Amino acid sequence: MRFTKTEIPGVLIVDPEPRKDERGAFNRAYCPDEFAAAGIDFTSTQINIARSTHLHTLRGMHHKAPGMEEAKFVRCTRGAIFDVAVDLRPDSPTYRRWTGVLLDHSSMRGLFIPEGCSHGYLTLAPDTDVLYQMSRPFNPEGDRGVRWDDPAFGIRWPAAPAMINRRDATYPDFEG
Ligand SMILES: Cc1cn([C@H]2C[C@H](O)[C@@H](COP(=O)(O)OP(=O)(O)O[C@H]3O[C@@H](C)C(=O)[C@@H](O)[C@H]3O)O2)c(=O)[nH]c1=O
Repeated sequence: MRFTKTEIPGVLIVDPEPRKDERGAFNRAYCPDEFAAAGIDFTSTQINIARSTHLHTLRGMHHKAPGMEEAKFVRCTRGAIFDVAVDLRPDSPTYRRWTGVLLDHSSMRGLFIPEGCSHGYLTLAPDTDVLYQMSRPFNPEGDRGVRWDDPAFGIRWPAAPAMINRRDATYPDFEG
């Protein structure tokens, strides 16, 4: 696995290193030893798969309440997404800045998002599957969110959402 830094400290692009032969290719989807060797403190617990039916479905931006933060490792296993992390760590040099990465099933590229960042994505194809590993089991009590179009962040999405749920569309303006 190859780890590449983004402009947000701790948000990393993770590319597979395929071993190709006449049958196709073999890739590691996740390896705790390689994560540890790259200096990433991440142990996977729950693994989720979200299926989005419609083109330009937006999910996010989601994070957890202070003290309940979680890290996640995201991959698109069918279709394509524009995957976004917003830095909500007040002591970070990139506080309130965002980064966006194209993830699709053919590249098998992943994005690692550390604790303290908000995460969301826009699907770029119908019938898109997103598989992500979490550092903590599901606990909805800590759920928090910021709005995809909040001017505090100015995220440049490749398209406006055609499908978004009420919760995600109505988070109040960020105050931080
Ligand atoms: C996230 C999650 C949801 N659920 C349930 C709750 C609800 O009934 C249904 C759908 O949940 P949500 O609407 O929160 O799903 P979704 O909007 O897809 O939530 C996800 O969005 C992306 C952007 C993330 O970063 C994830 O961490 C997660 O917050 O699934 C679980 O049972 N376990 C889980 O781990």
